[in-house]
Amino acid sequence: MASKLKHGSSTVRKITQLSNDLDQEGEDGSIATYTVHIPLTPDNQPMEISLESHPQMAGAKGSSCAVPGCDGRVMTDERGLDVVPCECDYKICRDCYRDAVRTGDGICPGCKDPYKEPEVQGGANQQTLPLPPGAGVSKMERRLSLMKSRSQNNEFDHAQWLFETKGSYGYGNAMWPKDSEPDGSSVAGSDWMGGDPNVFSEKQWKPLTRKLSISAAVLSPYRLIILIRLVVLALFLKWRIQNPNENAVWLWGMSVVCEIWFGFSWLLDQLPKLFPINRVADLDVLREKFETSNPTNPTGKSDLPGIDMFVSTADPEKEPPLVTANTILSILAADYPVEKLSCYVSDDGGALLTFEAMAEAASFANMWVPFCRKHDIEPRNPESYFNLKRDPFKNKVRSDFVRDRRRVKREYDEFKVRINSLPDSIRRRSDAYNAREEIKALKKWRENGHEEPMENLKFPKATWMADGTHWPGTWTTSAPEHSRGDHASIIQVMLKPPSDEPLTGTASESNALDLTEVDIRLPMLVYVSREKRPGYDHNKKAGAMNALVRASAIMSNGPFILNLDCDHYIFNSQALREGMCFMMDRGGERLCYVQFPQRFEGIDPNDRYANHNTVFFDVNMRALDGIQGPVYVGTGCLFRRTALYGFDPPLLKEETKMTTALVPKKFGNSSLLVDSIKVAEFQGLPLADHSSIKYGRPPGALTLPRDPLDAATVAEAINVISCWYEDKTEWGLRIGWIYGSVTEDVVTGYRMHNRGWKSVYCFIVESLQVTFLVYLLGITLTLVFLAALEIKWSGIELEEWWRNEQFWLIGGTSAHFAAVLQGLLKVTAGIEISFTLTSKSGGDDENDEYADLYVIKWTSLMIPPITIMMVNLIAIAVAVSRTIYSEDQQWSSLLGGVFFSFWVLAHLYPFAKGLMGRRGRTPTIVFVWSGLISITISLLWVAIDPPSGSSQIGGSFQFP
Ligand SMILES: O=c1ccn([C@@H]2O[C@H](COP(=O)(O)OP(=O)(O)O[C@H]3O[C@H](CO)[C@@H](O)[C@H](O)[C@H]3O)[C@@H](O)[C@H]2O)c(=O)[nH]1
Ligand SMILES: [Mn+2]
Repeated sequence: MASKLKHGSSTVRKITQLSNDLDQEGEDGSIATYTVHIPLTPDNQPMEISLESHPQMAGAKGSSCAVPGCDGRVMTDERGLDVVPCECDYKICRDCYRDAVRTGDGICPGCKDPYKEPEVQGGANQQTLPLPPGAGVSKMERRLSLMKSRSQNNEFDHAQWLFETKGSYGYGNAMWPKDSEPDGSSVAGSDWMGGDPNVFSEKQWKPLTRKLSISAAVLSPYRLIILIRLVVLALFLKWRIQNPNENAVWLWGMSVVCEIWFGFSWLLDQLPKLFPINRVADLDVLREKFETSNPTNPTGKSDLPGIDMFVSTADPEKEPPLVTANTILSILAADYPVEKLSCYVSDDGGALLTFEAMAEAASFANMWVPFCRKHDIEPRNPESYFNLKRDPFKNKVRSDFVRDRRRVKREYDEFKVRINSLPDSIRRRSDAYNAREEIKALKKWRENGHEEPMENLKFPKATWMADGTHWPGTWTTSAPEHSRGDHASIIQVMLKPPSDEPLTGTASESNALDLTEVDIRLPMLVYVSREKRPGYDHNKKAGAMNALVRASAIMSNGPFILNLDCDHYIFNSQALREGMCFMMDRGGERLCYVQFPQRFEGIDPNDRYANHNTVFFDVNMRALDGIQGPVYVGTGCLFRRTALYGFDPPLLKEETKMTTALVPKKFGNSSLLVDSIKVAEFQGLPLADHSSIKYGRPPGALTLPRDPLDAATVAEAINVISCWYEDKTEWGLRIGWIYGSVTEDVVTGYRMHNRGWKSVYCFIVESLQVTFLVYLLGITLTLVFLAALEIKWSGIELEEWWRNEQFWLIGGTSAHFAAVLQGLLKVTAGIEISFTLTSKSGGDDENDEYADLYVIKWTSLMIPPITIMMVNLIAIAVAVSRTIYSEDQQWSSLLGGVFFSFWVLAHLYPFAKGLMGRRGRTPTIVFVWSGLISITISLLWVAIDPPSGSSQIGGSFQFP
């Protein structure tokens, strides 16, 4: 969406900033005692990424602390090896060690001798730490699954695959039991309702959502004023056209064109605003209907449908893994039945760095998620939570909150250090392995009787995983089959599917939080990197999303899908439930998606560049909601799976039936995928708890546990993310995210609307605040009325409104204009527009958090607004001097012209200020260039219109 500026980079900016702060708080010793940095040497075989023990993780359990009364885990290095800080071999956990160093004057609780200086950073030190024989050394079973494309290797060898991965995917819930799987007829029909048809019909039907209409007292005058403005605009245009300026016809022609353009774009902007609407979701009713025991669901087990969460990331350089990890954590901690939630990360970079960062996130989630559940933490993105400016202890009642928070904060800081050290540790590990390989090969060479050095043999600079195998994805130094555009499919289940029943923690877990009353299960977490090969178009984000749609259909088949860019996170843990209220409400079966609003962090508080986009998200989107529904903005959107599959809404069922015969051809050759479609459709229907509901499913149908996730299922998921899978199918054409557009989001949503689906904007009304304003601007009184009314029904602030108007003009003359040109180019001449990934990593400017937002990047898009500014400035100067020297001094007409020029300039003010730079880093080019233009225009002006009569061009760019 063109209207979303910069939010990505800014969010991250904040995070980078804070991780720098960390370095300064070392005095409390928390950083000094990290034990994760011990470098790897060829002799010390690395084992695995250190993972905390959790029933859903296959991490090796470490030995426990010998301090009486403590059963924490012994400190480990990054390979999972125990680290024992004293020569007496006394096993101690990190916390007790820290206590001993800090409060026990550095005396070992075992031998009572002082500890030696802990040089955990040094490589040599490793040898002096006695390692208990065999402790934690067992290789973690590797659950990495990879497969080469069929197009490369003729047939997929299942046994080979299982061998390679030693694949055990444990227990799980990929497929729903056959008996809850209706056949085609029962989905559309209602035979299952026959069993118990009237159980609910007696009851008063309770809606899950309500519409709050905006009072007619506000809306009617608003509409009236739009009408008046429209009439005035028409009259003005008529006058403009009928009164050409004979002296400067080209200028007159230009202003006619511009005014018509602005008038038209204003009209387009107003039309959807005629029917604004607010909605509220009732979470209590949702709980009552789906999670309270009743005759059809005696245990009260959650009857909500599953949700598959997608996160896309493409480049760990531009999109720091810490940001992605935070997004993942906010998803894992969301308030939704754990066994119904699955999280898929798409890594288009195929980077080991992202992979290991996700493993770290999975590990940290063991503590973070139960902590959030225990203390009702909001937001559930740790970086944002720990940076909240408000009092963290407000409304917290549990006595152990302070202790728990401190503990989790420390753990999070360590987590950040681990994430930040990953690039380095991967590099050192790989160097060591590569050196070892080289030595081995040389040795062999010599043994084979060669004396001369082997010059012809080249060693690939491989990237190595922690368990001593080649990383199947992209290598740091790219090699054939290991580069960004050429690597195998990878699927890794980082967190196995959780058990069906709640699992509470213990008081004495190593992570020290008392979790006796807390469900410690975590949603399934899957790392996915789709196969890439030269010669295949990967279709960027849309392609990545479609790969996830297929893989998730096979692995968990959630009837709903929520996608997030890696730099967006769930701000309100109840959001998924709110979205579900809309989907499960009466008529919800016709909704293709629920779009959530975006809030932006890390943009400067004055919002000089209108980055908050409040007007777009809070006004336009809500207004569209009153028509067919808001547009899909690319992220933060809860989809119905079948709408993504290109089906029509249920009311147009006949057509759908007709087309299902062709399904395999459209969806590709995976029969598991094709079979999953019907299941997803059925499970996505609202509850038929009232006889008036035509398309619904019986209550209690989704309370059964799911089948385990087995190796064959995962193998099939790998099959469907290969790059040839979409050949001769309708993926990207009619199915899934649509290909071929830079703004795949708008197209994807629009296609659904076209089929008759509706969408909903999930806007939380409590956050609305109505502002009254006193705002006078002379002759543009109608405009003010209009603005006031708009502000009133939307609840935004005057300031935001004004920013939006400013950026409407700036955007209209630069980006929007260029977009129209580019679109025309593509349609008429077939010239493609390139897509560049927005960088999300911040600059290194420590003094100014927002500095990188104001670094001026020269683009040709700046030419039109600069021209307009210069023209208006010059026009004012010229007009004033002419009026002074002319015979018929038309002061009133001058005033009008100057006023309009100022009005335009006021709109361009933030742009001009941006050009100036914040610290005088003014690009000289702007000035040289604009100087030249000014001179040319002045000369032209005098040539065309010699001094006599009045002049007025300011109005040319006025906004209607
Ligand atoms: O080959 C690619 C390219 C991008 N992405 C991901 O797509 C997302 C969006 O890319 P970004 O560079 O951040 O684009 P923006 O301009 O910031 O994104 C806005 O505009 C896009 C296109 O309209 C929408 O898809 C996004 O949701 C919306 O936030 C990010 O998560 C990327 O990791 C991929 O997965 N694969
Ligand atoms: Mn983005």
